[in-house]
Amino acid sequence: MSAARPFLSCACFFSENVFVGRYGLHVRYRDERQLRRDHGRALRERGCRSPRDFAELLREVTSGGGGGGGGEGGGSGVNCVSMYFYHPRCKDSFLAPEFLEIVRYCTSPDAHLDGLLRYTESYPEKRICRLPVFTEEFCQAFVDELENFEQSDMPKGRPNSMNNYGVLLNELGMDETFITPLREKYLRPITALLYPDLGGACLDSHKAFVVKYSLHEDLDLSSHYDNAEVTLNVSLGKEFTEGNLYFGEFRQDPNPVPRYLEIEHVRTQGLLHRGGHIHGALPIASGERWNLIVWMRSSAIRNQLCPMCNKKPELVEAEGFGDGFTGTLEDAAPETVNLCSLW
Ligand SMILES: O=C(O)CCC(=O)C(=O)O
Ligand SMILES: [Fe+2]
Repeated sequence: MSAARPFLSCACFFSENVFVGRYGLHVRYRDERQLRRDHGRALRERGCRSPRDFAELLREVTSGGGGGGGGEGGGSGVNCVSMYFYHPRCKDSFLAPEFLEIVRYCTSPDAHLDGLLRYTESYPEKRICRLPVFTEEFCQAFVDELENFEQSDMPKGRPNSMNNYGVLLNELGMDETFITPLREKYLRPITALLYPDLGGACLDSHKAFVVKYSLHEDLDLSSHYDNAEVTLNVSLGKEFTEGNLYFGEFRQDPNPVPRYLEIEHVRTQGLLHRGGHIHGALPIASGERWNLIVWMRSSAIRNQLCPMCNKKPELVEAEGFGDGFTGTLEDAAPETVNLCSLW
């Protein structure tokens, strides 16, 4: 990330797509009247009936931290997983050899989509792709480290507005050492072929976190779309049963064909999908499920239209990568991008 080109957020973060955990519902909030008018019925059906229920709801909605964003914290330093990235002998060793083979193919001069799809398991009608990403040893080391962090008394933010348990990786200082190189050097050649229409060749920022599900914590995740152009979701283990990921329709599809698809998580493997694809996670039945989620953003795409409010972004200052917008605060500069997609 260059200091000369700070990343920004869209003001809609505070008013659009605010997730109300207790009723499992995303709402838009301008003022109380609009909230009652637009969501009164859905809220009543979910049990928000008394004036006290409504007052508590209002408190939740106006307390900030809405949207798909979630708070971004500061870095807190040293971690052993970084050893994997710094140590000259360990270069690339955290990545599955099959993943490196795919990256090699995608960076070759004649690479094309069909060639890439031959290396991966894909669901072409949904434009979802499964691929091996990490080694077993790395997944184990990563989860161990996250557990150490979880048990420490270091300050922690929630991974996003929907998941209550997990870790924001920038809080561990892992953006620079781990996720940025992973996105720029390894993932971008792949996403350039898979999602050219979504800025797959110019994913220039991200929000990365690990989500955790267990029987006494979050069991599942409601249906939603991500604040991302492209999402990578890698299963890190540990041991669990059930907890499949499911997909419905694509948010921006003008003629949506509601075809439900359920996909199993396999430790060390990742799923690449469009951020705007509506999805959720089914409850686990036993064990603990940890997944690395990387919401990858293309400023060239989102500067034109904020994916959360579907309007030209109203830019506001932000920390770190913000929500991946760039430009001046008065105006989000439009950029051009190759909009042709082959699947
Ligand atoms: O738990 C999962 O596999 C999905 C998580 C997810 O969709 C998200 O955090 O955006
Ligand atoms: Fe998601």
